[in-house]
Amino acid sequence: MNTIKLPDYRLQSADVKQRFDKLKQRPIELSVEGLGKVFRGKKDVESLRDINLEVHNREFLIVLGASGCGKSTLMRILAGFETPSSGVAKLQGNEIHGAGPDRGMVFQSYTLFPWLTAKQNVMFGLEMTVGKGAETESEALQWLSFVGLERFADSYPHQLSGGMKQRVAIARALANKPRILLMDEPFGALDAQSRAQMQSLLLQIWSKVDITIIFITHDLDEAVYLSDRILVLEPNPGRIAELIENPVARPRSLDQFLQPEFLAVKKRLEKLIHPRMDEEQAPVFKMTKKGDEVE
Ligand SMILES: Nc1ncnc2c1ncn2[C@@H]1O[C@H](COP(=O)(O)OP(=O)(O)OP(=O)(O)O)[C@@H](O)[C@H]1O
Repeated sequence: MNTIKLPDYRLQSADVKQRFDKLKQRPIELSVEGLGKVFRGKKDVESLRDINLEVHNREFLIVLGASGCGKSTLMRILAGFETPSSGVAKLQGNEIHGAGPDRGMVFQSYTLFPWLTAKQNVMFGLEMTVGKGAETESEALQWLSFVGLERFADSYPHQLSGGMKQRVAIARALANKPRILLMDEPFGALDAQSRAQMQSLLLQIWSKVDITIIFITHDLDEAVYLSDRILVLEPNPGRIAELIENPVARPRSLDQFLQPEFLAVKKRLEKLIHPRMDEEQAPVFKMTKKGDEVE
């Protein structure tokens, strides 16, 4: 069988190298130093070990890894919902202690208040930081129009599709003008078409707002399509396996999915996340009868 020879994902053209040199010269928005997390219990679980990372201003960082490698634990520490067992996480040089308006969050499960309209959901956060009033309402409407949902301002979450709910969640998170958007599998529950639309919309939003994004996904195409860099974690305990500088050019488009650079990064991710099971170790249960025409 003929297979296409892909370029080495580590070989950077002068353009790509320049792009990442520039990225790394930008101010550091978030830093993680020697971060570890052990959940104490009957049996201790070491969820993260010695994570070191610097995320730069306006970077789009994807976090990827097999189930249980500590992606959500890392995100919860950055959000301030968990405290690390060792090491430190800093936002603009200040140690993270608890949640704060400098971090916006969007999760996979729709977290809108079902008894509030789309507009009221966006206003909710604003009322806590800015206060109630006509200004708050007009600002909420601006954010809804920014994500293309002005017409649905008075709709309740149950009247919106999954993609629309996530657009409201993004508008609500951005309305508080955070420094960082933390997204934990935000499109994981969407059908393939809505997911693709949301990915493109997120890239458009990111190009217009001064925001750094940290985004967890299991989807390799999504990782390559969205990222500047991809942090790959490995499990037991959760450690950094590799930090990949994505060579695929920006602006991104769906045509790039079949480009050699795109496929090369995807192939590398596949290798890191699903190491080929040694055939001898692979469990084989024969469920067919003798004479069945199966391979
Ligand atoms: N509150 C907790 N108490 C005990 N163990 C926990 C807790 N939260 C997470 N863990 C354990 O820490 C490890 C990492 O979990 P985490 O949810 O961060 O992984 P993940 O990479 O996000 O997984 P998935 O992709 O399945 O969501 C797992 O072994 C998990 O069981």
